[in-house]
Amino acid sequence: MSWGWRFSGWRRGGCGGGRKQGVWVYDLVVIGGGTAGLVSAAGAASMGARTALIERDRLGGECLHYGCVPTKALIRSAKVAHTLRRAEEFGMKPVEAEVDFPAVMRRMRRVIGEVGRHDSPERFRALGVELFLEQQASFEAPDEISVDGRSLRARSVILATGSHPAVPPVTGLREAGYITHVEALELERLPESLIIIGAGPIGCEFAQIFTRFGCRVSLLEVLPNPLPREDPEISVTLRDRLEAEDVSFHGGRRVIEVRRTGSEKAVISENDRRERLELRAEEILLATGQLPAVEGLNPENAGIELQRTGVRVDANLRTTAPGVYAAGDVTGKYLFTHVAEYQGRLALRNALFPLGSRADYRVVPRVTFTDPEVARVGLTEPEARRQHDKVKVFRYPFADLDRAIADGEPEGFVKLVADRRGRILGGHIIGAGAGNLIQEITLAMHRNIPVGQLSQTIHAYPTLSEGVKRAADIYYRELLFTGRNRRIFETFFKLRRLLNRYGPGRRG
Ligand SMILES: Cc1cc2nc3c(=O)[nH]c(=O)nc-3n(C[C@H](O)[C@H](O)[C@H](O)COP(=O)(O)OP(=O)(O)OC[C@H]3O[C@@H](n4cnc5c(N)ncnc54)[C@H](O)[C@@H]3O)c2cc1C
Ligand SMILES: NC(=O)c1ccc[n+]([C@@H]2O[C@H](COP(=O)([O-])OP(=O)(O)OC[C@H]3O[C@@H](n4cnc5c(N)ncnc54)[C@H](O)[C@@H]3O)[C@@H](O)[C@H]2O)c1
Repeated sequence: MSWGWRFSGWRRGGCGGGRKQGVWVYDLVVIGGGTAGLVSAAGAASMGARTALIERDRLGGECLHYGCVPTKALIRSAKVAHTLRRAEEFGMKPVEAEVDFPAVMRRMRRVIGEVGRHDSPERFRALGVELFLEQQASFEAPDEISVDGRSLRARSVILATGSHPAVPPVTGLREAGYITHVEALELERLPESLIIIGAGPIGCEFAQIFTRFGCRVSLLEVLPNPLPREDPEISVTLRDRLEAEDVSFHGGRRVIEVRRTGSEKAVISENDRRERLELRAEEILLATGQLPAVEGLNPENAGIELQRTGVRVDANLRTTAPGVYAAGDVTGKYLFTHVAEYQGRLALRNALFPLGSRADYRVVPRVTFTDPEVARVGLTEPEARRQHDKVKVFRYPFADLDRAIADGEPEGFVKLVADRRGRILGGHIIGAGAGNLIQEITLAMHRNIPVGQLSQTIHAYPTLSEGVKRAADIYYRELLFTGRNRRIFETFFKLRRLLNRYGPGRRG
């Protein structure tokens, strides 16, 4: 059977009776081979801890197989199609961009294969991790995990089982049928029309991908604008852009019923005034959030408490069960790969060593890979105004940025939110390359670098990164060229002119 089984010669309890073949002792057992689980298992094994990793599917988890990687590959193909259609703008003869959907999906699978080399079983075995692949784990006790008829005893356990799509309780939805991002990434034929329910990151990214491939897309959201967790100005700008690309966006609409009508599916929604709208399409894509993946785990056997959005953890990522930690989407905190990685490292440190470290989520960047990209770190303007006095906001439009103009990408803006002393409270960018640009603001916030220092830093010309500097420059312009400082400067220059005219150093 498993490689790890043959090599783990440190059986403790001998061959037990019944279903179990023995009890095996580890320093750490990790459940789930996605980002959080792989990071913690690799770290533990590299330090010499006896480590087992149980994964019911394939290593790599959602990000590699059904999330970040395949969607970013599709986004790239969609962007190529979009750029080809703009050929004339850049001085080319018009091009007919016909999408070969099966070829696009083949490229996507190739990309998964290439990226997946980092997550190969061989690599983890070479590090010394004992793998239990295609095996479902479940708790018998906080320190005892059952897998494939065996009991693994562990000093510590890290639960990293991820999340799965939430299905809202809508009349007729199950009967009519729907797809989630998982099935969308397995489609062999492009649907002619699609209704996407939920305009969070999944809904928005897929809406643009499918529209650019030539599918007629309607996007329904219960809140007024797409990406409702972003700064409101950003959400409105994205809505306008999606609509300009022929995504039919319907905000402020709750889905109340779904039914089949011949070969199509009908989605009926209501707004606040209870006005109904019926939309029809070939397929429905559900993108209404994710819930923790805990099915079959028997968390109650270990005393692990669950909340609706995730496994309950404290600031040290300890669950309510002794010795059991949780990391990644299953905690329901911030459902991003980079947070899963951060939590995986932290859970590992706290699981193996004394003096636990606390998670710090004050500076967590997030990027939605629409075109233009949407990036955020820290507080939105309304959040900052609720929590601080005299909040200042500095904006710089891409339309005034030389590089964005040259690239033909003049849409969007950089927005910095700071307190009255210039401490950065939040950064928001919608525009080309926003995902890379946000990192400068992230570092500034992480290291408490005030907005004025971003302005004083030399940025290469002509780059999009100047957008961040230009927004920060406005801080100095306001500081130096308005109010009391402006009056002090005026007085200084007046005095100097007087001195020049009458004083000893008079010229001319
Ligand atoms: C369409 C989409 C696009 C996304 N794009 C981005 C993006 O661009 N950037 C970003 O930062 N984030 C993105 N995300 C979010 C990101 O994918 C997740 O936050 C990340 O994958 C979470 O990692 P994880 O390790 O917590 O969980 P997962 O990657 O889900 O791993 C959990 C693993 O546990 C296994 N498992 C579950 N239960 C058991 C069990 N009982 N026994 C054994 N194994 C079990 C599962 O099979 C799975 O492999 C996207 C998500 C989606 C859906
Ligand atoms: N680029 C990225 O980093 C990226 C990309 C995709 C997904 N993700 C992660 O995956 C997670 C899941 O993404 P998501 O977009 O499904 O979740 P989400 O929770 O961010 O968005 C779901 C949206 O659906 C809406 N909604 C919920 N029920 C509805 C209903 N009945 N009718 C209409 N609208 C409804 C919500 O108001 C919300 O805006 C996110 O938390 C995100 O962190 C990240």
